Amino acid sequence: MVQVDLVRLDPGLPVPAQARPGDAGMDLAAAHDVTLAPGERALVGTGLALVLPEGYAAFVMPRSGLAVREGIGLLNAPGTIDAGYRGEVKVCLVNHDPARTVSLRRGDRVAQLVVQRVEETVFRVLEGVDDVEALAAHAPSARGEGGFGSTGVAGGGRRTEGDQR
Ligand SMILES: O=c1ccn([C@H]2C[C@H](O)[C@@H](COP(=O)(O)OP(=O)(O)OP(=O)(O)O)O2)c(=O)[nH]1
Ligand SMILES: [Mg+2]
Repeated sequence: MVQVDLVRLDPGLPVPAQARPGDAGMDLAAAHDVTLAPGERALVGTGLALVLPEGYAAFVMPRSGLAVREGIGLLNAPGTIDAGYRGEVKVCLVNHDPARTVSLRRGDRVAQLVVQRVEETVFRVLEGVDDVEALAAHAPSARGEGGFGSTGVAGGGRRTEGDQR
């Protein structure tokens, strides 16, 4: 359990809360009405500012119901809230529906916030390792350089020898 200090910039909006015990996401409400034509995006406030502890970040995630029912997502999903950010948490909503204009009201739950521990990372340049073949030899792995569909793109996974599909 981690405690996150929070300022309600707009006391008319609820403090984010889990919809059900154990949920990872805390729903975020829109601070104002917004109407999005097909393909349109808008930056919408949530009325919240946070003090995340060092070593944590928060991620603004889409809500699946809004995506399935209305075609509304987040353009930069997941949005990253840095521990040191003291501004208002905002969401960049986008209407992916090809035909329908969508109207959202102040107070609608438009996204969800997931707080996570993140490792502070330092990069160390590998001297004498100049290309990906050399890297694969330096740090062998089952995947190697395979990516971007190397295991197949459909049909439930990688084909093995003798597989007749
Ligand atoms: O969905 C989002 C994404 C970001 N932010 C805020 C918090 C975050 O700490 C800051 C910067 O976000 P990011 O690093 O994604 O944006 P950038 O384009 O790299 O801006 P910057 O140069 O300020 O880092 O903006 C939000 O409120 N909502
Ligand atoms: Mg940044």
